[in-house]
Amino acid sequence: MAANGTGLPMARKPLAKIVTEDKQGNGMCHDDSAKGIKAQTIDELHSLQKKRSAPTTPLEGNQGAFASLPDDERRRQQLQSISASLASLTRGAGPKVVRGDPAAKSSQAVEHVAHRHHHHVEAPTISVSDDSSLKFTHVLYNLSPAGYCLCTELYEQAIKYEKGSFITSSGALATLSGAKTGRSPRDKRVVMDDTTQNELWWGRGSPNIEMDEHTFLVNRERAVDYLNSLDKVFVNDQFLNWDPQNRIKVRIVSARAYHSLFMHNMCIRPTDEELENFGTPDFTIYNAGQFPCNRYTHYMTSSTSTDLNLARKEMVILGTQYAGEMKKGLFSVMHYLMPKRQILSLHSGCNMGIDGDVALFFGLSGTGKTTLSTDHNRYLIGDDEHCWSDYGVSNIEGGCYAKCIDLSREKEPDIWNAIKFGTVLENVVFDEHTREVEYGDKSVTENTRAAYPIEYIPNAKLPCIGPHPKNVILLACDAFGVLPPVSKLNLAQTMYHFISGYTALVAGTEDGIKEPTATFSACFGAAFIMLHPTKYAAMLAEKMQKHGATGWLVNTGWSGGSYGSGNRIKLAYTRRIIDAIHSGSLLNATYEKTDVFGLEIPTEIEGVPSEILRPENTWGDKKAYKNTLLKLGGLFKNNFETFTNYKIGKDTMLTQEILAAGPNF
Ligand SMILES: Nc1ncnc2c1ncn2[C@@H]1O[C@H](COP(=O)(O)OP(=O)(O)O)[C@@H](O)[C@H]1O
Ligand SMILES: C=C(OP(=O)(O)O)C(=O)O
Ligand SMILES: [Ca+2]
Ligand SMILES: [Mn+2]
Repeated sequence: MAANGTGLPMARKPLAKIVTEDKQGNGMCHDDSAKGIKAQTIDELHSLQKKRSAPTTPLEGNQGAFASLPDDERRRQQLQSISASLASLTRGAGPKVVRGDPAAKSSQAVEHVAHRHHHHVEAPTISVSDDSSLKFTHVLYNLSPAGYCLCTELYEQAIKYEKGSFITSSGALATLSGAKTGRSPRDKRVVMDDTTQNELWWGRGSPNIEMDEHTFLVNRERAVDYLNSLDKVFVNDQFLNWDPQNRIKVRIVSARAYHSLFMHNMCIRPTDEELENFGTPDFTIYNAGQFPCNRYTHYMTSSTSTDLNLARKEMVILGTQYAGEMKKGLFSVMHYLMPKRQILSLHSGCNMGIDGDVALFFGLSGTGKTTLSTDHNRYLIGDDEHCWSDYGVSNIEGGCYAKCIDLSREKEPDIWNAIKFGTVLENVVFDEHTREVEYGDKSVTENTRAAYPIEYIPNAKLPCIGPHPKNVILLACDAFGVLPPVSKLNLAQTMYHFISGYTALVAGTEDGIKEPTATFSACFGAAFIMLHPTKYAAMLAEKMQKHGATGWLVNTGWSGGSYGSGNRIKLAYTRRIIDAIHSGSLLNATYEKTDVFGLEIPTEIEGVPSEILRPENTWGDKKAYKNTLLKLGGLFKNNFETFTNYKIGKDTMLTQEILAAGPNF
């Protein structure tokens, strides 16, 4: 404290002004402070810390380029469109929508400006009978422009408001998805109306469990009311499908920064200009996942419901925060929309060699689509969802969603390195102090995941499109250990295995050794297909035939015995097998045929021990091998019975051939 030198209480007379001369270099009282801050209060000071930027505070009246009327009008329309999305259908009008975080002082300033200039969107002044229409809903809309990292603001939102959000040592955002750590296919509902009743696949084996329009609206209202009860929601306006002719505009309304960042990473990110001109979305998701559905509602069998309404172009999510529901919900929509345009939607990964040879990787969850399409020697087109049109392939998404249980830097370096700032890391366990992720830890779930923009993979092919596929690789993780590591398929076999969609997983690993369970999922994605499987199969057959693609069956599962006695085939070997497919060398190898499944297996592959190519060789107990093989063959036969009455494609020839292409014994 500066003394006044009088010894009297300082209040008595004004303090003498102390003059400090800044005599440089004389060692005396050098004042190097800056001029002095403009803030009057701590809050104001803090408000200065964060530089206001145009996109999050777009409503200011008269500054620079943003003042021009067309832009202004566009923004007003954007807010109007968001308000319309959030409208209760029964009460007619949408909420008053304001951009920005209600907790941030700057956004209150925006709100004031909005008031003065009537830039917020207000519900038409009908008589107000509910509290939610009296309040503002703050919208965090594609938070920052696409040019720079939106992640920062979403990180902050997550860390501030969402318990369980942390930054890991590599910079990823660790989150928890709550009670649900995987999809809930039994809780999927699809509105059955006059159109969908005839168009969609219903009944046994189908993933589409019916619901009526009224019940959908009940759930929609529940979700919308929940979202409107919050003081802020997140809105992502993004695209699906890199094929510009068949691009779909999607809007995701959600309550969690985690969900918004997830979809930011997973969908195609619009440029600033595309966002400004976004207009009305083609499809909207209402994600009220923190809030359950009402179990007294008709058709509900649990507190979780994911509801698709194709006529309304809407999806409602209640009672699950697993982010994969959003991406896979939209995938279902694509499985409806694309075939109408003669485009085949595929649950597959996709990559391309330097010579332009494209490979598709079909397979159920955990069979290796993401792992094997992410190949350091090839361009990544996408890891999970694609379209095959008359012009070639296109990725539906803008990001990847990798499993990361037991992830290793050595075996999967590209995925490892993609887990950095901006990546959403779901349900992983990390060291409290070092924040190093323990990828081997299954305490939360075995289905730990990383969602990152595709550009995080160094050799991503941008835009994510490519020519017609040369190889169609069907992946199966055969925990029975009887399918060969690789077999070459003829067209009928490819169709047979595509329609079967086999994999075998081992349930409940923590309870000790369990029998593998066979899973058959038509088109390697029955959970997402909307039409009868034979529709997709016929399209695949036609395209493969037309473009001369070769089919392959690759077992990424067990060798030397079933789960418990054998081991999972080394990823390094599977990669050599895939290399040989890509290079074309496997096409010209010497083949021999297997019993029961009648598969053509190569005798040699560079970098792979020859004895593992024939499963029989690797089993100590040959009798057990034969029994297991017959058992699996039987499971295939049983499963395929559902399809024996269906015609595939235009000629019955193919149907007959496909039926004959299964196991024979
Ligand atoms: N031989 C193998 N081939 C492919 N993946 C393997 C193999 N052995 C182990 N894995 C592991 O299996 C998992 C495959 O998962 P992923 O590629 O995410 O599947 P998908 O994308 O089909 O759901 C990864 O964790 C990978 O490390
Ligand atoms: C996200 C999913 O896909 P996959 O496991 O095939 O990557 C899922 O099935 O929930
Ligand atoms: Ca998938
Ligand atoms: Mn995957």
